[in-house]
Formats: sequence, structure tokens, C-alpha cells
Amino acid sequence: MENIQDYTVLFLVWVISFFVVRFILSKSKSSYKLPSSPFRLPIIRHLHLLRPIPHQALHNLSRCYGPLLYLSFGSFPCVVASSPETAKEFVKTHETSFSNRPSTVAIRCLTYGEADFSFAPYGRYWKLFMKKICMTELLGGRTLDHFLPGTLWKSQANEAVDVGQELTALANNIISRMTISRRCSATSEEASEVRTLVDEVGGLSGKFNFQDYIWFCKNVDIQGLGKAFEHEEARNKNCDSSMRSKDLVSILLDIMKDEKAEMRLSRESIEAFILEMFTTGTGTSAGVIQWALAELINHPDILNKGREETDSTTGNKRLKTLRLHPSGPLFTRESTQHCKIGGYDIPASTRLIVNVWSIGRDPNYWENPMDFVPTRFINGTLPFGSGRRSCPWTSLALRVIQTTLVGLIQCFDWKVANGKENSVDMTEAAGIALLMAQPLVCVPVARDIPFLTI
Ligand code: HEM
Repeated sequence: MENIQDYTVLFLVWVISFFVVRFILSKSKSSYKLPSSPFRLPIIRHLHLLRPIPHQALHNLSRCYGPLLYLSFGSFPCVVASSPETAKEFVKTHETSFSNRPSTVAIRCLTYGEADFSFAPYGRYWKLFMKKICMTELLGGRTLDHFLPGTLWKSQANEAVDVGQELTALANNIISRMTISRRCSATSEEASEVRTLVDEVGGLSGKFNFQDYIWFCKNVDIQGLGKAFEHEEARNKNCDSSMRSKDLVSILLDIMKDEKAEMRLSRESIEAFILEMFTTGTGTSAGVIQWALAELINHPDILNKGREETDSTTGNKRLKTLRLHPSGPLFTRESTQHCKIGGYDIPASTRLIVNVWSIGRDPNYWENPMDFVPTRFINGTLPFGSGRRSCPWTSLALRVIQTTLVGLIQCFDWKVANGKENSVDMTEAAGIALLMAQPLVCVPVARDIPFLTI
């Protein structure tokens, strides 16, 4: 009986102190001037506002509340930048405060505790290993050879192809040729194995997980995500041709011999690095090309106006303009210290979401912002981010996109197989990368071109 009384008193003390501490904390925070924020619900706060497609929902909110928005996703405070000026304030002016990225349970599992490139905290490991290896060994001085998309051969038989799948295989091959000098999607079986892995990793890292947002669920695997990771691990162990293959890992271990001792590199960090290159790189590059091709199929007038120009130094043809559908509609950072932006307080550990999709559709910049006008373009829309944590593959990715697109539109007429009147359904689906709600299935009809330089 005495015991029960003790526990009751303890419980009451706990409840009272909890509310007192909360009150004190909220008082100290209320002296902050925070950006405008919509009404929030208890516990989940603004999480429900992200539906059905997060970048579009945030875009609509920014039209009501302005380009700088303060939201709470469960336990996490977050600011959303939806105009070029606000985004630049964060990722240029206050770059040093926003050089980390927030991670999730899924990310920590996939990256062996942020041992990868994107999520490694800004510091020695990121600078000396991730950035350096990427810039010197993978991108430095090496050039992309000529390459041909798989669709070129398939088209001989006038077959319908799933353009997204073909582009994914192409992007995978480019990345694996650069890293291990061989294709990883040489056969259709291998290609589908790699594609499944990329899809699964993308799905797991993009999946909403209560553990990440609701503090009292932090240690409870409600959705069974832990099991999914065990399955993923087991599958990868049997998956020789994937990016987790032994030869790939040992080649990188070899390249990094010197740094290895200093940075205590582990096999895990190399795996995380490679896995990320394949998953991030494939989804983004294939996505941009697919959306651009879809836009061009829907706007044959633009195609017919001669969209190529000749490079004066190399004599090669290239696309003059191209509106990038940012294949990553949102990118994220996290603040390491309190700072003031646009007269507002942004406390330390606030997450930042830059809505690249929304910036490309800002009505203050673009007339008829939702229309496809190819002359409005890359600069100013931050598709590759900005500063030291911007996309390290930007120039290569642009080259791949341009070369592939020129090849696809100069060599073929595209007949939409699953659309009406040869038009593509441009409806977007939710995902980390910008996905099409309906796959783009087309018949590429080879054009009679005697000579082509791409
Ligand atoms: C069209 C293609 C691509 C687009 C639109 C794109 C976009 C982006 C964006 C927006 C960021 C975040 C930038 C920031 O925080 O400021 C990023 C980072 C990154 N991207 Fe890309 N990317 C593309 C292709 C690739 C490819 C092909 C690879 C690798 C094979 C890649 C690897 C990375 C990595 C590792 C980071 C993290 C860098 C860091 O945190 O320091 N990206 N990318």
C-alpha cells in the first residue's frame, strides 16, 4: 500500500515538473520572433498539412503565409523557404549555420549512422573523405565517354518502352562505369535487380515513420521498418551484381588506402557512399530527363522550332534551353546555431526545407508560373542547391541530361503508348524524387538522320 502511495507521489511530481519545465521553455521561446505559421494540432502539429504531395502542399501554404513559413512536424520545428531570396538567405548568407542535414531512422540504418556523403555532418570526415574522394577520384579529370541509351536498340522493333525504367538503367550504367569502369545493368535481369534495389532504398528512406516525428514513439518500431531493413540486408547479401558487390567495395577500399588509416574508414562507410551514389544519382538524373522528355512530347511546337545550338568550341549540338523539373522537389538542411533571417529568429536545430519546385513556380518571378515555357530556366531556381553542400555532380549531371535528351529527341519521334492523343499525363506522385503518377510508356520511332553529333 505504501508503495502505491510512493509511486503516486512520484508520478504527480513528474507530471507537475513536466508542465513547469514546458511552461518555462515556451516562455523563453515566445520571446522569439518566428516566421508566420498556420494553426497546429496537438502532437502531430503541422504534419497533416503535408498531404497529399508534400512539395505541392507546402507551395500552397506559402501562397497563403508567404515565402518563409514556420512549421512543426511532430516534435521538430522547421522553416520552409519558397522564394529565391529566402532560400539564398539560408544557403548562402547563413550557409555555415545550415551545413548539416537532418536525418531519420531509415537514413541512419541505410547509411550506417550517417557514414555517407549527403548526411555526414559537415566536418573533417565529410571534407577529407566524402568531398575529396568524390571530387578528385570520381569527378576530377575523368570525362564521360559517349554512351547510348537502351531505347536506341529497342526502337528497332517499334516496341513500347517504359522510358523511366530505361533511363534508370542508363543512369545506373553511367554511374557504375564512372566508378568501376563497367556497366551494372548490362543484362535485363541485372538491370531489374539494380532497379528494384534503387526503388526499395528510395521507398524505405522516403517512407513516413512515426519514430522520427513523435517523441514518445522514438524507440518503438510501430510500422515494422526495422524488419524491412533486415530483409533489405539479407537480400543485398545475395545480390552480387548490385552496387553492394564485393569487387566494387574492394576497388574503393584500394583507392582510399592512404586516407583509410587517417579517417578510420570502414567497409560500411564505403558501402554507404556507393549505395547513395546509385540511389540519389539514378533517381534524380533519370527523373529530370523523363520529365523534360514528357514536356517536349506535349509541346511539339517547341521541338519543331529547332531547339539545338552548336557549341562554338567543340562543334557539338546541345539543347539551348530546358526547364528542369527539379527531380528532388525539396532539399533539406538543419541549423547548428541560432540565427536571424529576414528579421525572424531561427533557433538552433531548426530544420530547413527549400522548396525548389515552388521556387520554379513563384508568381513574383514567372508570368503564368504553372505553364511550361522552356526559356525560363535553371539559374535562380536552385535545382542543385547552393554552397559547399550543393550537389557535387552538377556539371556532370547537366551534361548527361543534355546529351541524353538531345539523343532522344533528335533520333526519335515519340508515340505515347498509354496516353490520349499523344499527350503525356503530367500528374505528379509523392516521393523523394519527383515521380510521375503514370509511367511514361512510349514507342520511340527512329527518325531517318544520316549523321548526328551529340
Ligand atoms: C539532375 C540530377 C541531379 C539533381 C537535380 C540533384 C540535386 C541535388 C540537390 C538539390 C542536392 C542538395 C543540395 C544542397 O543541399 O544545397 C544534391 C546533393 C547531392 N547530390 Fe545531387 N542531384 C543530381 C544528380 C546527382 C548525381 C548523378 C549524384 C551522384 C551520382 C548526386 C549526388 C549528390 C550528393 C552525394 C549530394 C549531397 C552533397 C552533400 O551533402 O555535400 N546528385 N543534389
